[in-house]
Amino acid sequence: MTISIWRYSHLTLAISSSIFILLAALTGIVLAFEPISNQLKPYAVKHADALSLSKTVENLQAEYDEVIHVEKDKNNFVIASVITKDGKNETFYINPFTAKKIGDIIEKAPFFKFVTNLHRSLFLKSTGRVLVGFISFLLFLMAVTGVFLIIKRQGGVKRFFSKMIKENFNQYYHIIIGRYVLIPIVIVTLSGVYLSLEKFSLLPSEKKPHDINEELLVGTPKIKVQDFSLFKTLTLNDIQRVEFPFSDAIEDYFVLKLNDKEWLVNQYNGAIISEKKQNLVALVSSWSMLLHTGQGSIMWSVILLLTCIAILFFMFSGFAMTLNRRKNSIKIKNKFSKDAAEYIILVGSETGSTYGFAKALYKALIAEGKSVFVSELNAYSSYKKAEHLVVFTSTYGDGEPPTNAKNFEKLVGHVYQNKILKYSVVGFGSLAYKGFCKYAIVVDSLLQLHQKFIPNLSLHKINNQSFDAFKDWASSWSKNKGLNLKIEKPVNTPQPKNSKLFKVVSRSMVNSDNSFLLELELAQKLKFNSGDLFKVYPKNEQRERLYSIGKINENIVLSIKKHEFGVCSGYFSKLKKNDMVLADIKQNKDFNFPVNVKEVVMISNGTGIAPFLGMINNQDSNSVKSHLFWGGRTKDSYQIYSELIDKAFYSKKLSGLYISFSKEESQKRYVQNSIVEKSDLISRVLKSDGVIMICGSIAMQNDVLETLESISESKLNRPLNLNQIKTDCY
Ligand SMILES: Cc1cc2nc3c(=O)[nH]c(=O)nc-3n(C[C@H](O)[C@H](O)[C@H](O)COP(=O)(O)O)c2cc1C
Repeated sequence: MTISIWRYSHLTLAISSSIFILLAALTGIVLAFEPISNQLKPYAVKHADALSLSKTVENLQAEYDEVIHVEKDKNNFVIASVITKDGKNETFYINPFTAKKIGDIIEKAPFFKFVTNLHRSLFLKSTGRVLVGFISFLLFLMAVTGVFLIIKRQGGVKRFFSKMIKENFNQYYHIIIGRYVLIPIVIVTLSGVYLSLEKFSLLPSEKKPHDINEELLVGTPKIKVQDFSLFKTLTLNDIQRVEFPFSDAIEDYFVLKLNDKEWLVNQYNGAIISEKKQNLVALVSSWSMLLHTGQGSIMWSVILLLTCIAILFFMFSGFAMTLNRRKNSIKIKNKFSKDAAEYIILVGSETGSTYGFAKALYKALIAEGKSVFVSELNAYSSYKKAEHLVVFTSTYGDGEPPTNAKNFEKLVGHVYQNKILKYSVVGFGSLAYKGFCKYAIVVDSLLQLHQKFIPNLSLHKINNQSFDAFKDWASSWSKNKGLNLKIEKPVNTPQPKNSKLFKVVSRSMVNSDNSFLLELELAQKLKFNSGDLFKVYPKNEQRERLYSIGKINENIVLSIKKHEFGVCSGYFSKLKKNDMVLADIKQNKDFNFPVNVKEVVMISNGTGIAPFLGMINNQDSNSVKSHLFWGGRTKDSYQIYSELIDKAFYSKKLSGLYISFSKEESQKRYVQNSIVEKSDLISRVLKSDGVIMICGSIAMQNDVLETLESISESKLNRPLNLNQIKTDCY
């Protein structure tokens, strides 16, 4: 069964019951405070549960003229109904050790009465109760469908609680919190349904009368009540309520309500004259009441309170995810039919973001006067005039297709194409998953085997919807087609609200690689770490530029490559000492220096070294062993970094430095060549739960990951554990 069936059921249930669930959760939050505030009242007497019934009765009989009943309320406070020495009939809380009154019975506050009515029946009496019971059941079904969604998403029951990858705040916490409040939600909903069914007498009731053993209704031997052996063995913990006999007649007896049964007890000798076990329905209903309301337990009331708050969060995050998905997946209105278009773009997308990229390509091609048709992979068909096919697809699970692509494999084998098409496949995925872009690899190989398709470009993989990586592909693809496409970023990024001023401390010369170092000072106090991102909005542009930060002596160090037409890099390359820059810092916790590890390997090429320049100069030299791999073009490329690296090396903050030059006559090697040479070091770090950080170009990242994978396979006999890899590549 696909993930979307569970998602649609989950969503349909949520939409159909949202208003009622909102009301139930809000009123539930208020009602959770009632048992909490009751429990905090000073009527609980320490160790009262351990007091014997005989002692309690003795104390009561000494204090009052007559005792009518004693009981424990839902908060476990002891209540006595008595005739006092001055002849008044009163009911109040007592201290069972002295039998003295300690307070008046708590009356339900009118506000709580109002909210309880709203929660139970929405002021609609019986109709409302049926409705609330039904909604409770829907919420239970939502919890069940949610469980299946998590299982599907996590890739199996066994991985239900395993670590999740944080791709999006709402999605991440919807699942994380969902896993924790699942059990309370199931309890609250099922108990709610049960209480509703009970109210409508829909449950079997078994009201059996007592079967009194007449032979035991005798007045001898006459024993004092406090000496009844039964009363001596029972404590207040065992008792819910004791009704005292009305008169001295032998037919009047004590009625003892225990937690699971009721006893009638001879008032003269303490013999049990009848026993009635509590039936299952009554037992379940008393538990349902306790579990649904939280009465008697502050801890459970707090859990119920948190559960109601979590339900509100689920509503918010669930709808936010749905809106986002819908926004992303707004289908493209094709100007051309499938048989009239020269370019066909087929999309495989689960949550819609890949459509954004398809739209960008569609718009750029239309602007160039091309005929284009966009559709989903499931709608693969024959295309009369098509010359070019582009497939954009995401991956889910272990190489599984997104929902709208699951029929493609079958269709591609059956549908006849009358012309040969040149194709290119772009995979959208995340390096955080084991099978990076695995479904795109499947599609690419299906097309390779097909007689009617010839490849244009090799498969291109894009991590975390990187627009820059997409632009790289689009530029190679359009060059290949002889086009000059202007690709716009799918979603506009808003202008920054919280821009801050940064002062230029120094800027290095631009080296032969067109790279330079920029050091900035903060004009105001701001907490940040190496690996966080420096966020700049170039003038007249909506799209932000992000640079990885190195933090050295509280200053920001950026390593920037000047591009020929780069607005931002051009601006930075002209900055002088004391110039001011307007920008912001974006936290990037996933790429901060790891804590609680013994060894860290940092791998970078080109300007990707910036965060590592900060990390090697900041971290405590004794606690973590750091090794730096860096790849550049020539020796000259290295000069701008050498001072900061030497400083770290000589102060023993850096344990190993491995540099490779790809364009130097004496050694033409890439960073991955040095990694292979140091495979013992890499395998040791992997084995000892160390962390490998990668920063630089996507191409370098892909090659490095392949190298690390083969080291892990050959030296440790296991696949590379991606939880040990942190990346920040562009
Ligand atoms: C539950 C889940 C599973 C994923 N599994 C993979 C995977 O196995 N391999 C991969 O490369 N990406 C995986 N991804 C990442 C998505 O493919 C990636 O975020 C993609 O850009 C989403 O595109 P879409 O919004 O068009 O579906 C997964 C994402 C999620 C939420």
